Amino acid sequence: MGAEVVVEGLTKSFGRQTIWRDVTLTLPPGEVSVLLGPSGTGKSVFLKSLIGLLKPDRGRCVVDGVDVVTCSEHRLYEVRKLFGVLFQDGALFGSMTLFDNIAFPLREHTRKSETEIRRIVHEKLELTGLAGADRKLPGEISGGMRKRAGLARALVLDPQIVLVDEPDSGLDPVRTSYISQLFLDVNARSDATFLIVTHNINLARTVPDNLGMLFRRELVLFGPREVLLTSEEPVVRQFLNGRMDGPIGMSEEKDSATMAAERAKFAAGHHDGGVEEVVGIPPQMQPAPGLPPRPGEARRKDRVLRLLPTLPEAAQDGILASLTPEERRRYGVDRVPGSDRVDHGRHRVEEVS
Ligand SMILES: Nc1ncnc2c1ncn2[C@@H]1O[C@H](COP(=O)(O)OP(=O)(O)OP(=O)(O)O)[C@@H](O)[C@H]1O
Repeated sequence: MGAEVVVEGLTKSFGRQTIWRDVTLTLPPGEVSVLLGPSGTGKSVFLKSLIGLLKPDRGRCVVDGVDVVTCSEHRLYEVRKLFGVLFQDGALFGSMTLFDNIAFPLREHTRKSETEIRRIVHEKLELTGLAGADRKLPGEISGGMRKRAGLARALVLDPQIVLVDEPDSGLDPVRTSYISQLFLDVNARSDATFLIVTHNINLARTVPDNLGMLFRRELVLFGPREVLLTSEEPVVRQFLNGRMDGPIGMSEEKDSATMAAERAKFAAGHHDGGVEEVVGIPPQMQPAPGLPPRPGEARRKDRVLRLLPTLPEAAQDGILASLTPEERRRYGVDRVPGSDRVDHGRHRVEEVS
């Protein structure tokens, strides 16, 4: 099972610029989480803080029992081996073939023989659909292939935690779906904990178990996907719908006067950029046929059902609607008052699927 990451009261500034403060969240082991947020809200800084590449000013970030904020360099070096990181551009060495790029962490961090290294690299090339491309240089392949090569390299040490920074940047929507599928397939096979940072709404709605959002230097929300997807928070609605109408402006946020002036413009008929209202909870993507079910998904179901009474009503509806009749019996939710809400939720899920 992947490692748990517990973040408590994490705060990061550069000089006098606070990037985010008091961020508290837990990445449940083996589950897939997505962090959304407008450009510049510090999502990449957050990822770098989790692996100790940046030092937060305050708070804790406990990975497999070790606080990476305060631990020694030696401990940090060991903890980093638990992570596989897919950076935005794949971060491949331009002068090395894909084979050598993917072999790099094995040669750097293990004492494996070249025969063993060759076996592992070819396995990861196969997994990411790059079989036969091992002799190519990064400059000779497409952006999508570079991403997959970056993922192959991120997976080569069989990480317990996989961090992914904007997997969709530079990719068309179809390739973005393929790489999303790959994340879920890898998660099903490895049970690693995933955190994906993205702006891609399609990915955010269909891939993760948990969803969070950074805005105005704070974590607006983090929890089961159903909470954010049914949230009425203006910033969440605006972001999911890609509209200019709302608190997010050109340079992250607007003051109330600007917001009021813009609201009048949109009310008078000016196009706000949104096309249609994005509502409801679409079904979650599943591992490819033939792969085992995701253990993280099963654990999440137990976890979320325990949390159910503490969640907003709309999120409860969505969760209940996703259960089969057998699961409803098993979790005893037939006895939850307001069973009419269950039917309502089911109707909505079907509506958007
Ligand atoms: N090493 C650094 N030194 C100083 N400021 C930095 C450093 N790294 C990031 N920043 C600042 O932190 C802020 C957040 O940057 P970050 O790249 O994390 O945002 P992001 O949410 O990932 O944005 P995007 O979605 O556009 O990639 C920016 O204002 C950036 O200039």
